[in-house]
Amino acid sequence: MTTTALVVDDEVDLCRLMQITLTKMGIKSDVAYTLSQAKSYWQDNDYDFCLTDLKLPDGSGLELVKHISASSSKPIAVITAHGSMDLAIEALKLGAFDFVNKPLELPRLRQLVENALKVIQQDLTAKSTPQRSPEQQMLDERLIGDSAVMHPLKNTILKLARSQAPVFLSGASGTGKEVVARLIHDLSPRRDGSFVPVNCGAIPSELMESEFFGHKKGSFTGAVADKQGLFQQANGGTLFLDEVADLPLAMQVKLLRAIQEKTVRAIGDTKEVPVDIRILSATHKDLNQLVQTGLFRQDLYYRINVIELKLPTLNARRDDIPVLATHFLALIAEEWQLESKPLLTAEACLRLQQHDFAGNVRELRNVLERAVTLAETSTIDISHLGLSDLNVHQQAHMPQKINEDNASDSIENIDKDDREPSSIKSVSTQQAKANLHPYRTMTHHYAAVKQSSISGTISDSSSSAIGIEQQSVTAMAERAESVNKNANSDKTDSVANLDSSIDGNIDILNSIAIKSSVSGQLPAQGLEHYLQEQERQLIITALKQTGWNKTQAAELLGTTFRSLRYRMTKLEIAEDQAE
Ligand SMILES: Nc1ncnc2c1ncn2[C@@H]1O[C@H](COP(=O)(O)OP(=O)(O)OP(=O)(O)O)[C@@H](O)[C@H]1O
Repeated sequence: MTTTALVVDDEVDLCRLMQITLTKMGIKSDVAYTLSQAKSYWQDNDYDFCLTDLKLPDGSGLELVKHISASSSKPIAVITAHGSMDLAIEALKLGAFDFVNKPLELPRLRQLVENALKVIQQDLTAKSTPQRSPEQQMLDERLIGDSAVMHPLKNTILKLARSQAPVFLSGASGTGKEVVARLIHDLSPRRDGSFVPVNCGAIPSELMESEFFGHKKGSFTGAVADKQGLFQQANGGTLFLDEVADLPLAMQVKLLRAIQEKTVRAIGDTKEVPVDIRILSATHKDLNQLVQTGLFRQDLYYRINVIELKLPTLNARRDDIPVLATHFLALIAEEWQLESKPLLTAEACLRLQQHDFAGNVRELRNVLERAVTLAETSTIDISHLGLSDLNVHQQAHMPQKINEDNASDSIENIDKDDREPSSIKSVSTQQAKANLHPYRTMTHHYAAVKQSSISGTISDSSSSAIGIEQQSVTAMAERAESVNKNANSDKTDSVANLDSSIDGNIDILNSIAIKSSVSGQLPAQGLEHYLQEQERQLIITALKQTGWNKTQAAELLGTTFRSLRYRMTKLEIAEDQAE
């Protein structure tokens, strides 16, 4: 079946050029020169998509965007005069799926049309699929939740995936902003390109420009080879600017320019390179407030926040907790290679629904990981959750009814004895530690490994794997031990001791770096390489300490999960390095 398009512009030559381009791509097209003509052609014909100028003799192309988006889901793209970014943004907000600037650049036009063709193809597949479309299936499998707030959210995600508009994902930490960003990419016409997530808060400011835009060999000390930046890595795909609020102001200017011009210039390069990327961004901070206080540029905010998608907290969708819990328990069973899937008792499920999840879905997963670790069998009861007693206020907000499917699911395979206690008990740390069971087969127990001394681990992971001079390692171990001793005399909590010993080690590493430079012993491969090796070593140490649990390791290192994951990728620390 031939694809058909409506081209709307009052410039005859431009229409001709567009028609030739479309014909070469196998698309039949009609031309309308005015807004009223366009409306009437669209009414009388079944076009697959529309390409319209914004400035028409009898009105604005924005009106056509509104008209078409109100009655159909067919893609409509707009042509804007160079520099009229405000109108392009307005069109995207009204439902245009993309825009192209005048003077028309044919490669860009072809790219836009190709994206439109992918959206059309996706719609055809959806129509020919009797039940749920593949897109809907992917969404339901990866974004768990069926509560009232999730339905409109999922519909919006499906719509946004078709568009090329920049989307800003807001919402508290752990609500699933990255999950949604990945979905928008994987459901979009860009899905064959790369999804490149970048934690803006995790990149040292002096390396930011090189990370984003790349560098040429020799452009600065340490630039030993040409390096491609994140923008180029995301070319043809999606760049996800996570924790975008943490971008330093100087970098915000450079980023804005790259986003607007759709070109980047690597450090040390003389030429600009065009890039075709879609920008998604997220932060748990109040970006609007940061704009008010001058910490975030208004123009960049306006550019990345064309469409805002706010993710609900887990407390706002407690009905989803049973299904999320079932999902995570299945994941844990698979990842930890458990013999049988852990199941929640009905009481435990209810207790989870009453908990105040400040950390949202991520916290739920953590609670379940801990519970599976503590459980003696595959049955997870309230006592394994380690949640504190409910106060009167929380009890008053108990859900009336939990999802019955999940409740019955959760109580299968449970002995009578297991169901008996319905009173809510809190698990003290001591009790939790004593309650260890080898149910969790593939990983070390967190509470147990946390107590081991960091200095020993540093010694055994260092010289062979990391290649640090033995002298430094020994010095580090000795200093770490003394830091530990000092810390032990002040504090009794083992976690606090470990945290401080890690801080201590970071200090030690810094002081070693400073010392060696003061005494003239500079690292052979340069400071950057040296510091990266130290960073790598500390991360591996923390990961070992926690049985390669990234969330716990991030906690130990006093950083965020996201930042740790970013650093692991950057330093090429693979999961399979776990022994
Ligand atoms: N609806 C969901 N369905 C399945 N898993 C989810 C959902 N929401 C969040 N998760 C899981 O919760 C964890 C946190 O999600 P994610 O990293 O996307 O949150 P975030 O909002 O980006 O957090 P932060 O602001 O801290 O970066 C991940 O393990 C993710 O897979």
